Amino acid sequence: MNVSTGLGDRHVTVDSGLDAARVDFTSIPVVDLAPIFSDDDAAKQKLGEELKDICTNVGFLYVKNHQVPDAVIDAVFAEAHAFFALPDATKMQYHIQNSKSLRGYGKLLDENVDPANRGDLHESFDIGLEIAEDDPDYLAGKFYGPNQWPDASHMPTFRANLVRYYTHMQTLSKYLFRAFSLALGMPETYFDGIDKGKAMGFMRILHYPPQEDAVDEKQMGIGAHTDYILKQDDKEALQVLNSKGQWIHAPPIPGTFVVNIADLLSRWSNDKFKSTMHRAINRTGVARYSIPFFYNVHHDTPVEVLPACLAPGEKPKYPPTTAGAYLTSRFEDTFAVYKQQKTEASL
Ligand SMILES: O=C(O)CCC(=O)C(=O)O
Ligand SMILES: [Fe+2]
Repeated sequence: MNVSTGLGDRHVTVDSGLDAARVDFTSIPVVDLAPIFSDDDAAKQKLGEELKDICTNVGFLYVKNHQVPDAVIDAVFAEAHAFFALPDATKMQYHIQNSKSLRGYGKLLDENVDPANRGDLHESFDIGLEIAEDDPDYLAGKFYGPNQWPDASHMPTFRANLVRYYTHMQTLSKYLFRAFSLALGMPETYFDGIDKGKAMGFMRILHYPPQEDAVDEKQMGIGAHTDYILKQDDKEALQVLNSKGQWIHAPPIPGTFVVNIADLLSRWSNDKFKSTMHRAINRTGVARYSIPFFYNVHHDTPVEVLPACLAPGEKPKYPPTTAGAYLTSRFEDTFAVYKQQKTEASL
């Protein structure tokens, strides 16, 4: 099949419909992040080498010893259960249609990450950095904005719990980027401060209703795409495409996050680091929840291939872009609501 991503069309061979190969899932490696939080330079270098190997060959990993307390994660899952159980009319008060930067509630099928599909079978609620209505970057149409928050009368702790998780993810991302810098042969702090305190990153809570009988290849929890740091609940649904074109299960492993290299690192590294295709299909018979976090940098950050990633004489595969231009093009492809808003704004 042909799969479109922000990196262009790719042809992938997928043999058996929606099934993922039952290969040993340890083929998606688990990495111990402890060294990057320590002062042990030798252990950090070793971690960088391990990551280099994984990023080059797999592009997908689990991380453990990430320093995010279980209580922070559990609180967000509890909020997700409560929020998605609200009446549809209440959730629709916070619909992404009300936001210029996709903050808020997305109902089933609002999103379609794989253009070959017919809409994704999940509900979502998205937040980003809290940016004021009169912020010049927001007024200039950059991917910033105020969040929409459910009324405290029905969701009293939602905001505080999501913001706390978001803050932990920003910190974890900073340390992950330190490890990725070492893996790319750059100084450890190369990416420090790249978001200039105004990161476009966002987090979501997702609810996948069970998808059993009427499962077809054009409709699933989330279609094939690339992008993060993901916390799954205990229900298996995530699948990852390996280099042989086989879908491999990525089951939940307690105490870990799933990390995908994502497209910007792939571009920075001239594709030496792989942004790996994945999808989710909930066939467990019960609801599944997950919490993706998409680290991002400042809207205006230039994104061009890092010199350290080019061999002598090697040409960059991608023209320079900015993080903002890249992100908004991805969202226009994925969210009909966003594309419509952008089209109306340019008329
Ligand atoms: O819920 C999952 O397991 C995958 C979510 C995902 O890939 C995404 O939100 O980009
Ligand atoms: Fe994803």
